[in-house]
Amino acid sequence: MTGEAKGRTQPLGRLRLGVNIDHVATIRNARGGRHPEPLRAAKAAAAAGADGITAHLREDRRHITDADIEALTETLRGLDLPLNFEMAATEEMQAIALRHRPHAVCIVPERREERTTEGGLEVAREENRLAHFIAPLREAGCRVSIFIAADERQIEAAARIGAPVIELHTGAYCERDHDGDLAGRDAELERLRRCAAFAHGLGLEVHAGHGLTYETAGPVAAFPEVMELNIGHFLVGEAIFSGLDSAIRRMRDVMDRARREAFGEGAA
Ligand SMILES: CC(=O)[C@@H](O)[C@H](O)COP(=O)(O)O
Ligand SMILES: NCC(=O)COP(=O)(O)O
Repeated sequence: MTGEAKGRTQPLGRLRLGVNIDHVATIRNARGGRHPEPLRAAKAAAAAGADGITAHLREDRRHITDADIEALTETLRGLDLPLNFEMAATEEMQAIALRHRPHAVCIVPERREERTTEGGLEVAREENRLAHFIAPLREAGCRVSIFIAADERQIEAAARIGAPVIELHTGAYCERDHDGDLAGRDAELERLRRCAAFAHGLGLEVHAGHGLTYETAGPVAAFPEVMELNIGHFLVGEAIFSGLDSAIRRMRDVMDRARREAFGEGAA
């Protein structure tokens, strides 16, 4: 489907790649040592062309730790590389974010028993609390995004609480691709496409992420409204075989090729 078919002839701008380094920390923590170091991965990602670094400080610190956030905050500013700090909507995380004042914060749901981020934030269920929660983060100059499922009701709620950005959870789309459920995959992709356009129509900046691979990132990159993809687990896995630099550069090429095919040579 070309940009014309979506009602837009051109994408909104250059599509950014945020590299999530959570699972570099997963490998490090497996032995309780200091190798591999997430900060080193962030620097390598920057050298490979990443537009930003994403790190999720979970309440249980299963991967990224407070010390990682400390080191990333200090170093990335010097590299002029934005840090997208993913966090749950808790007082503890709000205090940490206000202390570090990262370029961006992304509010994500968390359950200690989950293996990975399973769903999107239920914004519609707690609008008043979340509106008050994000206000000081925005006043501190952080770009606030809300990690939500592709659901118009959640998108409208995110706009109502004053979030300027949403990040669409691409996990359901990616899982169906992984499972070979191509009809289900295509239905989830259409849902994502519809929600990206809907969110843009409400004035929200649109990001997407979770589970994206070389195969699944391209169709999402072709959505004209999407401005940023956050990708981590797959890139860290691929780095085992081809190296982190190569994996990031290949993902960047996948994204740029998808944009060129959708919108013409000048679109990447
Ligand atoms: C919010 C999101 O989709 C990712 O940042 C994800 O949280 C990666 O970390 P986990 O694999 O621990 O969920
Ligand atoms: N918010 C999504 C993200 O940061 C990366 O998710 P994943 O690629 O590690 O699944």
